Amino acid sequence: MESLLMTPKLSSCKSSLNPPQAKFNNVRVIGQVSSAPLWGRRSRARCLTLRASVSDGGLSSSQDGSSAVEYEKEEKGLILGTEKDDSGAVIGFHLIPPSGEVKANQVGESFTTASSSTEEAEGIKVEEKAQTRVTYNIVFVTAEAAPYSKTGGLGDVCGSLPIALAARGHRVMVVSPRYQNGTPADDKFASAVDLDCPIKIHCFGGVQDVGFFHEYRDGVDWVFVDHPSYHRPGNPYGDQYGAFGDNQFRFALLSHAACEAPLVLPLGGFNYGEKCLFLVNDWHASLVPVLLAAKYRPYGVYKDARSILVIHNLSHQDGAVKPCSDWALNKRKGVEPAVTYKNLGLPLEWYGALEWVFPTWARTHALDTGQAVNPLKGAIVTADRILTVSEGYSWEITTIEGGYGLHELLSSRNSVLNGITNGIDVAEWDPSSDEHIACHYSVENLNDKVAEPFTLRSGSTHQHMSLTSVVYKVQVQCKTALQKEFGLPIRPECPLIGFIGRLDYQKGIDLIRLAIPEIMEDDVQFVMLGSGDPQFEGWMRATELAYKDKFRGWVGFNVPISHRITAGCDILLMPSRFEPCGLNQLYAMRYGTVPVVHDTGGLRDTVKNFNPYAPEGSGEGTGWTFSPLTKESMLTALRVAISTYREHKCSWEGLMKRGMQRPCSWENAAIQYEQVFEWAFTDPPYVI
Ligand SMILES: Nc1ncnc2c1ncn2[C@@H]1O[C@H](COP(=O)(O)OP(=O)(O)O[C@H]2O[C@H](CO)[C@@H](O)[C@H](O)[C@H]2O)[C@@H](O)[C@H]1O
Repeated sequence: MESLLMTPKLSSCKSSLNPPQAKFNNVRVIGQVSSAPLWGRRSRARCLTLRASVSDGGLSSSQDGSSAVEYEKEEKGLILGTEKDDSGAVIGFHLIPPSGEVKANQVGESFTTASSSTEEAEGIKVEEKAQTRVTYNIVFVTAEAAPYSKTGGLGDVCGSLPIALAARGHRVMVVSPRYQNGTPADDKFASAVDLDCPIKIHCFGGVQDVGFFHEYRDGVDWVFVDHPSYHRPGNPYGDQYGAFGDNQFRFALLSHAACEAPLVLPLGGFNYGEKCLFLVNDWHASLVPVLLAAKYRPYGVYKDARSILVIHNLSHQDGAVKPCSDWALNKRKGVEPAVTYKNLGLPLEWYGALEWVFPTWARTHALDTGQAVNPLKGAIVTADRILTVSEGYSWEITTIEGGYGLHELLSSRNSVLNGITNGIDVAEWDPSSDEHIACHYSVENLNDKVAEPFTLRSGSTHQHMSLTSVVYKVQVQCKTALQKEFGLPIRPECPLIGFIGRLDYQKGIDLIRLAIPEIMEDDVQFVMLGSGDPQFEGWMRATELAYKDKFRGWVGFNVPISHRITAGCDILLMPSRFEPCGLNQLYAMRYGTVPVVHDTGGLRDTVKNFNPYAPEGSGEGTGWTFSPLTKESMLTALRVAISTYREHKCSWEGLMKRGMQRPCSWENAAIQYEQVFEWAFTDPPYVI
């Protein structure tokens, strides 16, 4: 394991294990800094969100749960934090962020507090909007960006967050490959024009000619790296025969090209220049911070640049289910034999930064030394800061269970590791205007319908509505249209459960398979959309035959159908084994579809468990979270959800409404990203 931590220069390089010094110059400590972590990462009650303005150093905070940290700005601009317990008593003072102990940029539910004005509901204070902010030249580097390319959540995020940041005044470029697979999907790149600015990249024992295409849309420079290796049938990572054998080459090329783009591309007449901020996403882009440190900075280039590694899914770099040095398994995860290091276009002395040694038990045979190169590991040791897509996941990856062998390394960088919960594209995912769904509705429609007569069951703490009322009407057209499309009996009153996602280990598909016979005993319908592991695809087809009137499985990747399932179902099931953030539960809540999810990672951070005993019988929460990850526990949660749907209509409507009103725009997240950008530039580059 020691070798994981070895990297050249690290001993001599300046570490940012402490918070940004400039911020601390303005901070006066009053009282004693609490030695215990102020935010128990396991406890949502102690989770807190901190937002800070760049311009004046002012901090504003909001709290979630019983523990609070308050910030006061004194006349001289000094800032201090006090922590209070449930009763409001002060139990400690501390700095934000306290050295190495506390996440200064926590993402909790504090942004989600419902309020009357739209702006407040979005968690953005008017005063904050009025402030002048520092803007940055931002370069996203990613293997996919919707709508141009998408196989999952990475594409969604890199298609939306750049637009949100551009809207906040930043200059934003997204660099991703120009995939051409010979299908109509190629047309998505049709508006991108050839910049006629070819470059030569030295790697893999030769010189590669690479071109750039460009489209300026929604305030963002979408830059597509063009090379023959991106032109082939299949998705960005593979085809029906598995992962492409040259993925290491294809994404090394992307990283090299992305480093050149700000220097050579005259976008809008001016290049981005050296003082830019690279946001590198997952392993595919992970060579970027290493290249900045090893290839550029020794020659005085990019001395003022910074890089932030954004981890969407740590398991994609490793053997995931079965960590082992089986190269066929690891190809699509970026981990390749050590001998390939020489191909990457990096100085030999930087080998240690990428060096990865599989533990003995994970090696395939006695002579296997387990030596490999792992770009994601390289980014973890060289990036200026590290972000994950939810706060819960930022803790999970520092544990042995969630770290996939990188937990010690990630823990060693804990002081620069933060989590920011993803937002969603609220224009694309809007039930009041979604072009893919049968009828349009919104929370306002629901309010109108609430005006209809409803009955209260005497002696009950819950309000119960007549069966002819709200719930069956809302979404009912979407629901019956979905039943029709999938060939299910059209039964508006029957609970309809949905699943959307990759059919693999992460998504807990094996648990659904295990539980289906018992789920099908109930009077429910179940629809699934997904592709991935062929054994699960086959299982979906077989299950459809076994439960003709109750179960439908759509094998494939189909965005319009994913919208229709999201709108038409009553319940969305997500038994993910781990989930860095998860987007489908966010889409579901926005569409009034109630999520039932495993209590993990971003699912835990975003779905609030239903509490029917909330004050005044009003109920609270937006869905159900279950734990542990067992069939029994999942079935229990599902059954409670189903019976609530059937018997407690008013509670159900409350769940729908709270989910639909939950703030989820990217602007919320963008504000928190800006805080991390500020911290990244406050310290010198991590590896000079
Ligand atoms: N068969 C199908 N047809 C149509 N659409 C389909 C589909 N299968 C999946 N999708 C869509 O792909 C996206 C999947 O996003 P997720 O966040 O659930 O998972 P993913 O694991 O890919 O992303 C990783 O990155 C994201 C982004 O950071 C994290 O939220 C997540 O936890 C992490 O695992 C959603 O937009 C979903 O609707």
